[in-house]
Amino acid sequence: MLTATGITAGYHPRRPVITDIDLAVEPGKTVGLAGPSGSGKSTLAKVMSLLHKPFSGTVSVDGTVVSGFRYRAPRQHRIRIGVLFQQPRLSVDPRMTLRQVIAEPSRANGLPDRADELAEMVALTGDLLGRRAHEVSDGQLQRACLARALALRPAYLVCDEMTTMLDASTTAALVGLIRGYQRETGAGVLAVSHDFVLLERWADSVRLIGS
Ligand SMILES: Nc1ncnc2c1ncn2[C@@H]1O[C@H](COP(=O)(O)OP(=O)(O)OP(=O)(O)O)[C@@H](O)[C@H]1O
Repeated sequence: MLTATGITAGYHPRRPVITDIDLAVEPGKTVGLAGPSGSGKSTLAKVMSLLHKPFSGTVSVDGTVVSGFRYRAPRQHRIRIGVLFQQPRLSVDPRMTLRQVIAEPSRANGLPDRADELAEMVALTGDLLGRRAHEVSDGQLQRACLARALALRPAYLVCDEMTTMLDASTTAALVGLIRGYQRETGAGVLAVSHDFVLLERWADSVRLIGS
């Protein structure tokens, strides 16, 4: 289970954007996180991805409270959580080919290259793998980012508004791919979106914050 307990977080200690929030993501389940713009959904998602340090509260991964955030997050916890962001172009070096994007986590962790297998999993065909990020569509790049997020077989996947830039059919395809990964591995998913209709269809339960 990926658990947030009593999380108060934000960007200025005197003005937290979320206060005393509890949230748990069970293995195999999808929890939707909804709320108006500015309510702190992304902030909570970043805390639960260990990318942002809360002012107070704890995050636990499979029963162990994590001891640090960002570069202080222990590797064994960090690699259990895959993250997919809203704007793939901001999270990818445009000079990299999609193959390099997908291979990066394995390379950085000294593991065998699974780029072909991962590309197949997200339905990116051969010729696209050789193209650079600036030569593919947002949807194709987001598929590569999904493959990158799944490269180390995370037990949890945090998707922060991952479909905002995409059309309905690409959104449905990505959700289908994530469901397939969940069926195969029993991963838990935290899906952040301001699109309540999408979350009702996608998630097993939806948590509303800030309204
Ligand atoms: N890096 C940052 N530095 C300072 N303030 C920030 C930062 N990131 C977000 N904020 C502020 O924190 C508040 C919550 O932002 P957050 O992105 O978590 O909300 P959200 O619910 O995800 O919003 P949206 O649906 O618009 O993405 C907002 O007022 C935002 O302006």
